[in-house]
Amino acid sequence: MGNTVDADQPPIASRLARGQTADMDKSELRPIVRARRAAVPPAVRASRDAAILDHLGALVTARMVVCAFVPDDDEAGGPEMLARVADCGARILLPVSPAVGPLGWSQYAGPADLQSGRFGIPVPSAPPGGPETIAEADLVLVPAVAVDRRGNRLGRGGGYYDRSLSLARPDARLLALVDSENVLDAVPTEDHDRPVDGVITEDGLLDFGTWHSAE
Ligand SMILES: Nc1nc2c(c(=O)[nH]1)N(C=O)[C@@H](CNc1ccc(C(=O)N[C@@H](CCC(=O)O)C(=O)O)cc1)CN2
Ligand SMILES: Nc1ncnc2c1ncn2[C@@H]1O[C@H](COP(=O)(O)OP(=O)(O)OP(=O)(O)O)[C@@H](O)[C@H]1O
Repeated sequence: MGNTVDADQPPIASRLARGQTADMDKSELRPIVRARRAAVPPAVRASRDAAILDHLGALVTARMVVCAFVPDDDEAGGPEMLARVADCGARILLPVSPAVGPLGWSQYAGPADLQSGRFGIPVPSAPPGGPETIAEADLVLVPAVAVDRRGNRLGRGGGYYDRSLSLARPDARLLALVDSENVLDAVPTEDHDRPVDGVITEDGLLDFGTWHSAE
């Protein structure tokens, strides 16, 4: 029941602190982790984002097609993320959310070309390619609220990436971006979740060893 307090369960915040998060509902965990990120002072956030972008920049090459996203204030990576990936010379695809189902993808053509899309998320002006466009990607940067040490990810709750990542090539590298404090021991999973191959935090790349390039 929504408002019933279960005497056997410690409060959510202390379960989070103790890593007892595997059996929590995603909808229970999501707002707590998001509030924690929102409480980080802007200057600290900016320095974490700068470190994350340095680690990301070291991985991206001009030959890559990168599925990226436009981070908002709540999300690791920060406002310079697309510029950094573009500076590496990669071709960038951005997600376009339909009402339901997998994401469409449009090519990024610079900040001036972005317009407000569903949920107020910026999208390129060109009409998106279909969900299968994600198969062009060598690297998929996946937004996440939290990730666990097996690569399970907690997103914003639209189920968009869950439905989209199954269409990525098997040799595409899937990397989430989160602050290190949001790498948890466990996040709740469902059968349809495709784990990421690694996570970039301000401390560097945490690689789960699951990615195998086609070369
Ligand atoms: N920057 C960014 N772009 C992205 C995503 C993302 O997570 N980050 N997406 C990743 O999929 C897609 C958009 N997904 C979204 C999913 C849910 C909500 C949303 O408004 N959720 C409600 C809470 C829903 C719930 O808790 O049940 C909210 O935030 O109030 C917004 C966008 C595509 N683009
Ligand atoms: N492939 C799928 N097939 C059917 N239902 C799905 C699929 N993926 C997700 N869902 C459903 O969509 C809803 C949201 O999923 P979930 O909470 O995992 O989203 P999320 O991964 O946090 O969000 P996002 O991927 O948008 O960042 C859930 O009810 C989930 O069961």
